[in-house]
Amino acid sequence: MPPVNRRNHLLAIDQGTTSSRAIVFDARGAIVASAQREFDQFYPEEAWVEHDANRIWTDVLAVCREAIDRAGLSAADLAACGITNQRETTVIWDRATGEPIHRAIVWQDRRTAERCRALADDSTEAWLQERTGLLMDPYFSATKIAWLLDHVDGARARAEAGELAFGTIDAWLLWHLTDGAVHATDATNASRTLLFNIHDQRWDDELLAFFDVPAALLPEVRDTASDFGTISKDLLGAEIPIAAMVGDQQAALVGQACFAPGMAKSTYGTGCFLMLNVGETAVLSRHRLLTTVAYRIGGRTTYALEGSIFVAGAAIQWLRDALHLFEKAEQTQALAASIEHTDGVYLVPAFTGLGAPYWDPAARGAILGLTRDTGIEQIVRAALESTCYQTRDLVGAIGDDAPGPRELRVDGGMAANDLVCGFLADILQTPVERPEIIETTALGAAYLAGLQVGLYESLEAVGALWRAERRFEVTREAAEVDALYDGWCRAVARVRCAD
Ligand SMILES: Nc1ncnc2c1ncn2[C@@H]1O[C@H](COP(=O)(O)OP(=O)(O)O)[C@@H](O)[C@H]1O
Ligand SMILES: O=P(O)(O)OC[C@H](O)CO
Repeated sequence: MPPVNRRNHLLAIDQGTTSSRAIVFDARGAIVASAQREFDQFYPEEAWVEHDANRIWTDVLAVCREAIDRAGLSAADLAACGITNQRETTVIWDRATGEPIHRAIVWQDRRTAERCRALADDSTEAWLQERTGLLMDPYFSATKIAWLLDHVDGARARAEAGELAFGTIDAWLLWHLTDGAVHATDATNASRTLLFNIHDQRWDDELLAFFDVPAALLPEVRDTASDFGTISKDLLGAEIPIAAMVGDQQAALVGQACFAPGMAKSTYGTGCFLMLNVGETAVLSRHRLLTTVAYRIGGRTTYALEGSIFVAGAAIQWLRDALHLFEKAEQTQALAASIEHTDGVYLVPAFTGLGAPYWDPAARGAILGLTRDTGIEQIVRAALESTCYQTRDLVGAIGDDAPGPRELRVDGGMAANDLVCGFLADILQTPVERPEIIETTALGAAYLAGLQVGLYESLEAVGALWRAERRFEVTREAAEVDALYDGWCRAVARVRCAD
């Protein structure tokens, strides 16, 4: 056997909403070792969500050390590091001390909903969509930044004087990993702020003025795969080049090797994020889906359309934790497979309203079509199927904006469920592929870092590494699944509040 080239390993930092992880990959994209830490969520008021940015930083450092240790490697063996992160979450810190001025405001936080309503009208929404690809919504960073500047004593004056720095989590980690030497972000993360013009790829002065955000706060925006500096020697024992930063859903698109227009991935965790590569021209949605930067490499930008479902795996958690129908999420597959169909039962998991393409925040969930024969199996199956029906809603909306996918690559915890993947293929009338490496987010960050330092020649070379663990073919006729989907549409109509 040829000797293992120790210098060919890659470190991926995957900083998510509930946990921070580090994974060491070999050059073929196989996992060598990993480490993970969960951290506290803070809910200071109804619909507010905060994170302790310092805790995120110390956890990230700890999991990097653990993962490298478990891999039996030292930092000197790592060719590069890639960072992927929960997007939109907003941190502002003091440039002199590196201390945050407040806890991070998380992407889920709705405290600026009123502010967004006050700023929004039809022409503003159209203007924002045209420049940023996004919608006026508290989800994105701009109104979170303004909130911090207006609610932390003296922050606005200090920001204008250049004393403070803003970053999404990627930039916050980069600052600390480089000992305060680099204040930068990448184009995917910048494209989630509402301050970034996705066409000319720069911070937009008119957007900054509109949201009242001083330019002095902002990081430099670099390519997704580029030189972001090096991890300071003091931290891990040797310098490691930081060669990629990328938002987590975009990282999954890369980890799933969706590099050609028309390729799509869907990540099924608590919620679901579907992303379609649309190529090098931004496509604006007619269904209020998001247009976002998929990646920027060598100065060339690839765009994506993105749609999200608020509740996917969360419906399974609800059946488990609130209704106590089973103990483990994995049991749902056997329960659902023990019957052929739900007998007309539909579960619409609109616990927090309906997202794309309905956009009905006041809608609430329902289980419809109950009879005396309905049991746990029908309800569980209906919950699993609801994720597939919602995906068809999204694919239908996306298909109206751009050519839809010929197959769908899936990942995330719920994609482990064969029944979900099979039903999804039938409902979409499109084959569904599940990859061998399910950690697509971290893998995408590692691939981009490897590309930047020359471990891979091109995206095509990365694409050649992608392998399906299983492909789910379409097994039912369109007419049969259309009838099922019609039933779903009627169920959704019953719970909707908005027209
Ligand atoms: N075999 C399964 N069948 C159905 N749902 C599952 C299965 N395994 C996990 N889940 C669901 O997937 C979610 C966890 O996926 P994960 O990707 O870890 O989510 P997140 O990153 O959002 O925390 C949970 O909501 C869980 O209920
Ligand atoms: O951390 P996750 O996986 O829940 O992803 C969060 C998204 O990036 C929010 O836009």
